[in-house]
Order: sequence, then structure tokens, then C-alpha cells
Amino acid sequence: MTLYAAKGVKKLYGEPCGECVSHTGDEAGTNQCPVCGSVVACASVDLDVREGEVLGIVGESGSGKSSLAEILALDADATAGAVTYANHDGNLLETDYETRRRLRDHDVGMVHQHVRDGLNLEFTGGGNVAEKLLSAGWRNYEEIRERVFELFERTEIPTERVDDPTTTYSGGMQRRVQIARALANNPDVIVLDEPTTGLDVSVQAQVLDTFRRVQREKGVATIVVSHDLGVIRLLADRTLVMRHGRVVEGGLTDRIMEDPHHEYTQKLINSVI
Ligand SMILES: Nc1ncnc2c1ncn2[C@@H]1O[C@H](COP(=O)(O)OP(=O)(O)OP(=O)(O)O)[C@@H](O)[C@H]1O
Repeated sequence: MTLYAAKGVKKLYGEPCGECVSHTGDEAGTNQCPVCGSVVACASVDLDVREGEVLGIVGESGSGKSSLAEILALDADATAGAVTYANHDGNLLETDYETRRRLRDHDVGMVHQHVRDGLNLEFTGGGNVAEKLLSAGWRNYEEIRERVFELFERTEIPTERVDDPTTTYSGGMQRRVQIARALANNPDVIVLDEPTTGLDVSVQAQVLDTFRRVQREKGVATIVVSHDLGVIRLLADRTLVMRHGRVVEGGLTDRIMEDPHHEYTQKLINSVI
């Protein structure tokens, strides 16, 4: 059953002239409207993710992945379109500020590409996770502390570092704190934006392994966005390929990797073989 979906999601930057979508895209070879200069980050994106499933979105830099991820995580507005969630009526993009905040606190977690967007570096690592619990209504100090320790253990962050400032954590640990934060209130859906950016290769693998284990244990539906086919191959059951703000191909990840249909996907795969 579909848990979370996007329908006709459109995101334009600039002052659109009304013809931007028809002047851009795969055939035009650009996402920038030649008439008015607006950028079509997402043209009309449809996707769905089922309970426990991992959906990958892959594409080169500028293809619209982060814009889409932020909209799906209810962190940014779309120009048009709908995001739906099986446990909530209507279009989530049309909900009021409070409802959106509640959904972000309880139902939809996000791991941002850049640490500064996902964490308050002036807080301790534990404080960053506790903040998420507090905003979801947790009030008892002992219970919060216990939950933070549990999340640190689950995401393999040394618990003796819980009260250290987040600035003193390694890049891999900071990413783990973001994952712990995103998981804090047992969301149904997590959006991961470029989960390995800025990490050493060996650390990348460890962080992805941790995420994959936790994701499977909890069965949390995940949308993972990356330019890195290795990340997508490791995590995603199904994959969508984006280019110039459009989904140009979609299917089971194994099929996409072994038998890519679209010329662009073929190039993307050949470039890493
Ligand atoms: N705030 C903004 N104002 C104007 N244009 C923007 C803005 N944010 C993104 N864009 C443009 O929208 C397009 C899609 O950007 P987006 O960051 O969503 O792509 P991406 O696939 O995530 O790329 P990357 O991996 O480099 O982050 C790009 O052409 C980008 O320059």
C-alpha cells in the first residue's frame, strides 16, 4: 500500500513566464527557461513509496533532487502539486504551519545534505536529539535522556560523547546525530538528502550500513536522494532517475543498474563502471 506520494510536484525558481515547462526538459537539454531565465527544478514529479520501502532518486547535480527532497520533507513549498500521506487527509503542502510542524516532528524525518541545515552545532550531540523529542512534546528529563542514549546506541555514536558540543564530532558522527534525530519520534517516512556528502569513503560505508540496519529494523519508508549510484544501489529497492527536473526513468534498482532504458541512465551507469 502506498504510504507517501507526490503528484504533479512542480518547483520553479525565478519569475516564470508561463512557458517555462514547455521550453525546458530532456529534449531541450536544460532546466532554465530561455525566455525568462527561470529554473524548472521539478516539472511535474510523481512518485510513491510503500511502507518499509526505500525509494532512490538519482541524478546529476542540478537535476532537482534537493528541491524535491525538501518539498517531500515538508521543508519547502512547491509551486504546484500535492504530497499525500496515508495517515493524513488531503494535500500536505496545503496544511497550515502548525500541522506541517507536527507532521515534521512525528511522521516525516529528514537528514539534510549539509550539517548546518540539520543540526544546531552550538548544542551538544545529545541536545540536538533531545530538541527533536522536546518539540514532539516529551517533557520528562529522565525519559528524554534514556531515549537519547538509546538512539545514540542504535546509530552507533559513542554514548560517552553525548554531552560534547556537536562541533567536536567527526563528520560521520554528525551525520549519525542527524539520523538519530530523524528517527527520534519513530516517523513513518524519512527523507535522506545526499547522506554521504563530505564523508570519507570508509566512513560513508559505515554510515550507510548503520542506516540500512536501522531502516530495516524499523521498517521505515525512506526516500533517498543522491548523485552517487553506489548509495542508491546499496539502499534503494526502487529508483527514479531525474534529469532537468523530470523523472526520465523508474523501476527496480537492480533492473535500472543492469538494463537501463534511457540514454541518460546508460551514461550515468557507464560513467561509474
Ligand atoms: N534558491 C534557488 N534559487 C534559484 N535557483 C535554485 C535555487 N535552488 C536551486 N536552484 C536551481 O534549481 C535547480 C535544481 O537544484 P537542486 O539543488 O534541487 O538540484 P540537485 O539535483 O539537488 O543538485 P545538487 O546535487 O547539486 O544539490 C538547479 O539548476 C539549481 O541551480
